[in-house]
Amino acid sequence: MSHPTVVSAPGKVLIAGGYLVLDPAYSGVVVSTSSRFYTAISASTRGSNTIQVRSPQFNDSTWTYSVSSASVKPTDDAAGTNKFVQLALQHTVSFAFKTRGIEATDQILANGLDIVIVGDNDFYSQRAQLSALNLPRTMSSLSSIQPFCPQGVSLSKVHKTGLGSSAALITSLVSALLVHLEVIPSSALSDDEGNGRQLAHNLAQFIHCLAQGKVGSGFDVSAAVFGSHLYTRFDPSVIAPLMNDPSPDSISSTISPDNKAWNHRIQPFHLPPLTRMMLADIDHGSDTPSLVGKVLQWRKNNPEQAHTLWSRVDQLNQSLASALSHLSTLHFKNPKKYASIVKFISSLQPIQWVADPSLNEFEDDVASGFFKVHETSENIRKSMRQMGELADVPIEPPEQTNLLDMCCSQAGVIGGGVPGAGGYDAIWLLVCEPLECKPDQWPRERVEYVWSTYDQLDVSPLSAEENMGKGARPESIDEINGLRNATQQT
Ligand SMILES: Nc1ncnc2c1ncn2[C@@H]1O[C@H](COP(=O)(O)OP(=O)(O)O)[C@@H](O)[C@H]1O
Ligand SMILES: C[C@@](O)(CCOP(=O)(O)OP(=O)(O)O)CC(=O)O
Repeated sequence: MSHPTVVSAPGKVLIAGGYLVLDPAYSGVVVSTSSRFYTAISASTRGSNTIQVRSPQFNDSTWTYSVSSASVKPTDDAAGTNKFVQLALQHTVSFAFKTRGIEATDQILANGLDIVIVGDNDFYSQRAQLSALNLPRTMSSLSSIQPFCPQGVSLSKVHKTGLGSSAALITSLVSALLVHLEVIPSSALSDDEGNGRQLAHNLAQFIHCLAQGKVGSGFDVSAAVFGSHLYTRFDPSVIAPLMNDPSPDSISSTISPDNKAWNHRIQPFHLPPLTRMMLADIDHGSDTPSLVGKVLQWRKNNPEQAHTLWSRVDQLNQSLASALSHLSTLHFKNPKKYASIVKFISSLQPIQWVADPSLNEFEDDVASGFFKVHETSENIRKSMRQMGELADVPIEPPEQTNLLDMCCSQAGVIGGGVPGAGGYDAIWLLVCEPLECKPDQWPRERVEYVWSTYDQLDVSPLSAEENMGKGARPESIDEINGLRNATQQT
C-alpha cells in the first residue's frame, strides 16, 4: 500500500483580540482546533510535470496544473479558479527549484504528483447531513457522520463555519509540498528540528495574503502552523512589497527564517485542564472584511475614544489570558485538588463558586481563578458590544447576546463570547469538563440543550475541541480515520 506524504494543519478560534490583533501593539488569544485540514501527496503515473489536485468533498473539484521551468500553470480554465491552491503550488514549487536546485526538484516531479486535500467536517456546516440522517443537532450526532463527508456542492457554494479553512488549507498544502519536495525534513514539523516550521509559516503567510489580496493580521495561518498561542502580528511591511512583485528572488529572501523583519510573537498558551471549548455555528454568517472596514474607519475617525476603549479591551484580553494560564499552573501544583474543585463548580452557577467558606486556601484559589475567567470574559463581551455600538457594527448582536447570556448562566459554564470579528457567525464557550459528573449533568449537555431549544437563531454545534498538540504536523495516512478512503474517492 502506498504511503503518501501527509501534513495536517488545525483550524482556529480567536477567543480574544478581535480587531485589536490587526495592530502590532496588541495581542490576541488564538485557540487551535482539533479539526484539521489534511494534504496527501503521492508520486503519480499521470505523466511528467503534471500536478493534479483533488478535493473529493466537493463537486467539480479536480484541478490540473503543468510545471515547466519552475512555473505552475493551470491546464484549463477550471484549474485557474482555485486561486488559493494555484498560488500555493506556484510559489512552493518555485521555491523548491530555487533552494533544492532544478535537477533534484525535477526528479521528484518527474512522473507528476497527485495531491488530495480534505478538511474535517467541522470546517463546513453539516446541517444538511444531519437532517438527511434524521439526527438531532448534537455533538454526538456529528460523530456519526462519515469523516470528510462529501458536501454535494461545489466549493464556492459551501457554507463555511469560520474555523479558517483557507489558512488551514494553505498551511497543510504548503507544508506537505515543502516536505515532499525535500525542502524541509518531516522532522522539522514532528520534532521542531531546525527552522523548517518557521519557513513553512513565512511562506504560508505570504501565499495566504497574496490569495486574499490583502495583508491581514495572520493569526489564522499562525494558529495553523504553531497551534494555540498568544499572537502578536508581524509588521505588514515585511510582506507588502511582495504583493506587487512576487518574484522568486524577493520571495526567497523575504520568507527566509533569517529575515529579522519577521517580528511576530508566539507566546505559549493553552486552555486549562479539565475544561472544554465548545463552538456553535450560526446559520446567518457575516462578512468579516466589511465588519473590519467599518471598525477601522470608526477608529480612524475617533482616535481618542478608540484608544481608550482599545486599551481597556486589551487589558481585559491580557487578564483573560493570564487567568487561564494561572489555572493551568494551579493544576500543575495539585492536580487532584484542582480536579475536585472543577467537579464541585460543575454543578454550580459562577456566582456560587466563590461564596463557599468550607474551601481551603488552594481550593479557593482554583474556584476564584475560574470565577476571574468568567468575570473577565463577561467584561470583554460588554466592551466588544460597546465597540459594536460606537462603530455601528453588530459585533455581538442582541440575538447572540441572549444566547450567550443563557449559556453563560448555566451551571459549570465558565465563559464565552463571539470569536474573531463577531457578527452573526459563531459563538465559543468554555465549560468545565470534570473527570466525571455523576449524579449531575455534564455542563456541555446543559449547553447543548440551550442550543437545541434556542429559537432566535439557527444554532448548530461543531465537534471541535482545543488541539493540545502542535500546529502543522506530519501524519500517517492510516492513522487518521477515513483519510485513506477519502483520498480514494473520486
Ligand atoms: N477543501 C478545499 N479544497 C481546496 N480549496 C479549498 C478547500 N477549502 C477552502 N479552499 C480554498 O479556500 C477558499 C476559501 O477562502 P476564504 O473565503 O478566505 O475562507 P475562510 O474564511 O474559511 O478562510 C476557497 O475559495 C478555496 O479556494
Ligand atoms: C477582525 C480580525 O481581527 C479577526 C477576524 O477573525 P475571524 O475568525 O472572524 O476571521 P474570518 O475567519 O476571516 O471570518 C481580523 C484579522 O485579525 O485578520
